[in-house]
Order: sequence, then C-alpha cells, then structure tokens
Amino acid sequence: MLCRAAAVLRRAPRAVPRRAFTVAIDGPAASGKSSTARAVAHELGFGYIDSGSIYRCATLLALRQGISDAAEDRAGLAALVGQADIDVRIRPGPRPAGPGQIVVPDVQVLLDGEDVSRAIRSPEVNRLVAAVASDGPVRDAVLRIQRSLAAAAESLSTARHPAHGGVVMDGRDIGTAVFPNAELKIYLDASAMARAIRRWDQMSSQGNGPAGSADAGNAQEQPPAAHSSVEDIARELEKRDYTDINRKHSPLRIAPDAVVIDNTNMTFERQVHAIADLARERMGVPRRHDDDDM
Ligand SMILES: Nc1ncnc2c1ncn2[C@@H]1O[C@H](COP(=O)(O)OP(=O)(O)OP(=O)(O)O)[C@@H](O)[C@H]1O
Ligand SMILES: Nc1ccn([C@H]2C[C@H](O)[C@@H](COP(=O)(O)O)O2)c(=O)n1
Repeated sequence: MLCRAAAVLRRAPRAVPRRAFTVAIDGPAASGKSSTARAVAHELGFGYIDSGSIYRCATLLALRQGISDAAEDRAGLAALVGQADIDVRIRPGPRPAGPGQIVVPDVQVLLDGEDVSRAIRSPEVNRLVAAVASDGPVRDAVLRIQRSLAAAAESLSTARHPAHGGVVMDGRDIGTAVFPNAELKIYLDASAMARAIRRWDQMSSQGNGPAGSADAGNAQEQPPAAHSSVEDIARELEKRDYTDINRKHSPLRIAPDAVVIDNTNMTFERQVHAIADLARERMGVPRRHDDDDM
C-alpha cells in the first residue's frame, strides 16, 4: 500500500498550476526603482515592465499631435493612448563586469512599432510627462496597457519557468492601484540628499555633466536652467515628491502590505539580493543570498 502511494506521489506533477508571481516596486523619484526592478527581474527570470515609460509614450503622442498641457486640450489624448500599440521589452544589457556582479538589462520601448526608447527621455517629454500622468482618463488608458503588458510578460516567463514565473513592474501606484493583489510589494525610499547625489552621478556619467545634461535618466526635476549644486537637485526632488504624494489620481502612497526598504545607506547589490530573496521566500523556493537578511 505504502509503495503504491509512493508511486502515485512520484507520478504526481511537481508544481501545482498557479498564477504567476507579481512584484510591485513603488517609491519616489530616483530611489532606484527601475534599475532595481530590472536587476530583480533578470535574477528571477521574470518579465519587466517600466510603467513610467508608458506615461512617457502618452506624452510623446501628445507632443506629436500638438496637444498642449491644458486640460481641455488633453480630452482626446486618452483615446489616442488607448488605440496606440505600446510595447516595453527587456533587452539583454551589458554583461556583469565580474563574477557575481549584477546584470541590469536595458529596456526597449516601442510605440506603434517605432523604437522610442530615447525619444521618450527627451527634455520636452520630461517637462510634460507629470502633467500627462496626472490626467484621470489617461491614467485609465495606461492602466489597461499596464495590465495587458504584464499578462503577456508573465505568460512568457511562466512558459520558461512553469513553477515560478512572474513579472516585476515599477512605478508610483503599482502596489496600490495597478496590482493591489501583487504577491510582493516593495516601497523603495532614500533621503532626498542620497537621491540627489545619485541623480548628479547619473547626469555626470551621461556626458555633459549636471550643468548641461539634457537627458539624465528620468530626471524631470532638471529645469531648463542648469543646476549648480546637489542641493538644488535635492530641492527639486522634494518638490516632485510633494506633487506625486498630493496629486488627485493615484497619488504616491505606501501600500499597507508593502515592505519598505530605505536604501539611503544600502548598496545596490544588497537591495537587489534582498528583494529577489523575499520573492523566492514567498514562492516557496530556497533563498540564494543568506547574508542579505533584511
Ligand atoms: N542603493 C543604491 N546605492 C547607490 N546608487 C543606487 C542605489 N540604487 C539605485 N542607485 C542608482 O540611482 C540612480 C537612480 O536609479 P533609478 O533610475 O533606478 O531610479 P528611479 O527610482 O527609477 O527614478 P525615476 O523615478 O526618476 O524613474 C541610478 O544611477 C541607480 O544605479
Ligand atoms: N506608475 C506610475 C509611473 C509613472 N508615473 C509618472 C511619474 C512621472 O511623472 C512620469 C514618468 O515616470 P518615470 O519614467 O520618471 O519613472 O510618470 C506615474 O504617475 N505612475
């Protein structure tokens, strides 16, 4: 009898079919959401969706159609966004520089088949995107795109890893509005000064230095006039935090069930390993980075 039971157990499928695992990463500007989310997705073999890039595509559409940031002019934008074909793909990025180093893949964004990865980070888009992202109907249209892109990315990932596939999405309202039932919600935070220093470094590494850089990551806080100091950038980031927290539609909030990670004094590697291991723990698979207990 025992032998029979054992044989039946051996024949039983190992993994019970389950919904794919969703990791939602939210937080203020320059807290490290997108770089962390991409690295975590790579480490777990998950899909990745940069939700900010969808708002940026909506903004590019507005600019190309000559739609200004006046609310009445934006009335038709939500319909345009709903009809657009927007795709966000993860690209195998630079190889790690040494053994054990973290891979942060690049992201490619397609708007109606055109590669707009650079165009959506132009100074014009940076200037308009916050206004576009505060529009209720545009947010509803983007929400539908976010969910359908995530479903596609999840099914690709689960086709490769049937027992533990999933998707990582980063933004401002992923754990609160887009995926309120996400299996793991992270709220990534850091002091305004730490974020300003990172932004400064980002701008410097992109060529012209903070004073003249046109495209510094996603830096919307960069005014047309050049920044003279890290303190200026910190003040701009605080202004943006205020706008994000106080806007009417989907304001930036910490979901009650989110794990808050303040990475002010944390290395990039540690936060990536910690989040990946939290996901593994919740999926019931062994942790890989035992030193990274949070
Ligand atoms: N723990 C960390 N220590 C130092 N630098 C970090 C850390 N985490 C992320 N960074 C760096 O901070 C910079 C900003 O990160 P990232 O672009 O991922 O932020 P973000 O939150 O997605 O920004 P935004 O909201 O504007 O899109 C990047 O250069 C990233 O490599
Ligand atoms: N889930 C999201 C993602 C982004 N936004 C807003 C915030 C920014 O104004 C804009 C672009 O985001 P970024 O690429 O800089 O991360 O979109 C949002 O409201 N909700």
